[in-house]
Amino acid sequence: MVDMLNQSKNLNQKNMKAPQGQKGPIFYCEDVSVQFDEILALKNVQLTIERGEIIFLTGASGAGKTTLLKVLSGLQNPTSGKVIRPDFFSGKKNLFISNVFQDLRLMGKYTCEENLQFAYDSSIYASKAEFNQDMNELSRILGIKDRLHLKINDANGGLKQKVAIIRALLTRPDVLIADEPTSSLDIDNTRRLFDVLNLYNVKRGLTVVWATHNKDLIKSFTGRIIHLDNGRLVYSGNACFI
Ligand SMILES: Nc1ncnc2c1ncn2[C@@H]1O[C@H](COP(=O)(O)OP(=O)(O)OP(=O)(O)O)[C@@H](O)[C@H]1O
Repeated sequence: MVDMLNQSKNLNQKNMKAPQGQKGPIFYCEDVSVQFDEILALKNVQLTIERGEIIFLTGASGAGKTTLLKVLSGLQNPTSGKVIRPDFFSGKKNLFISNVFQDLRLMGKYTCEENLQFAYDSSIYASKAEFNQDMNELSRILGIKDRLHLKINDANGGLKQKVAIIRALLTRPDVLIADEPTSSLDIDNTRRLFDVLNLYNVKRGLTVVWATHNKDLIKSFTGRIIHLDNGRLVYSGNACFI
């Protein structure tokens, strides 16, 4: 995993591809609107996301980022329009989406390691040893191995965010949907985390949709940015044009 991480750091996002045989759209949003009482949180959003893409979702506070992430995850129904996830209907394999929302949904009375262990699924891993290897490797790469014994209630915001992301990756999802997952991390830690997501993108074809306000991260990103303004999707394209 470490060698792959080093390789992935040097990869240009434009050249990243999902593994062969795993291409094609993973989400279509057709004219999606979401209304909360008098607030129109999303307005006629048209969007296609391809399998294996890494996308940053940007926009001011209240622009509709969380609402769009929830719509993609199936946690929020559109008021009008529809979201199509072709893999749900392929009959071959269900699409597995893992979410990291701002509240992180960790269990405070349990340690960081215990929270990670809850991600173990014997139908995904050949053995518990293989799961533990992944858990230890991710914890080491993200610099939290010596703090795994801490209770979540005693952990700082950065540690909690790392645990939440590692837990999401340990479920080996097809798609990671993350809402401001690095708001408590400095730029070095944020880049390290981004390197790990690149690794999973290259290694497992992970699709990532990541809402962020982090301008430093966006500056060095050459993949696709989706920008929302007041519920409207106003830009979808290369970061350098925004
Ligand atoms: N459950 C809800 N009930 C009522 N209004 C809501 C609800 N969820 C979101 N909104 C409103 O919809 C709009 C978009 O909210 P959303 O949380 O999607 O924005 P955001 O871009 O994620 O903001 P932030 O960056 O602050 O998290 C806001 O005006 C918000 O107040």
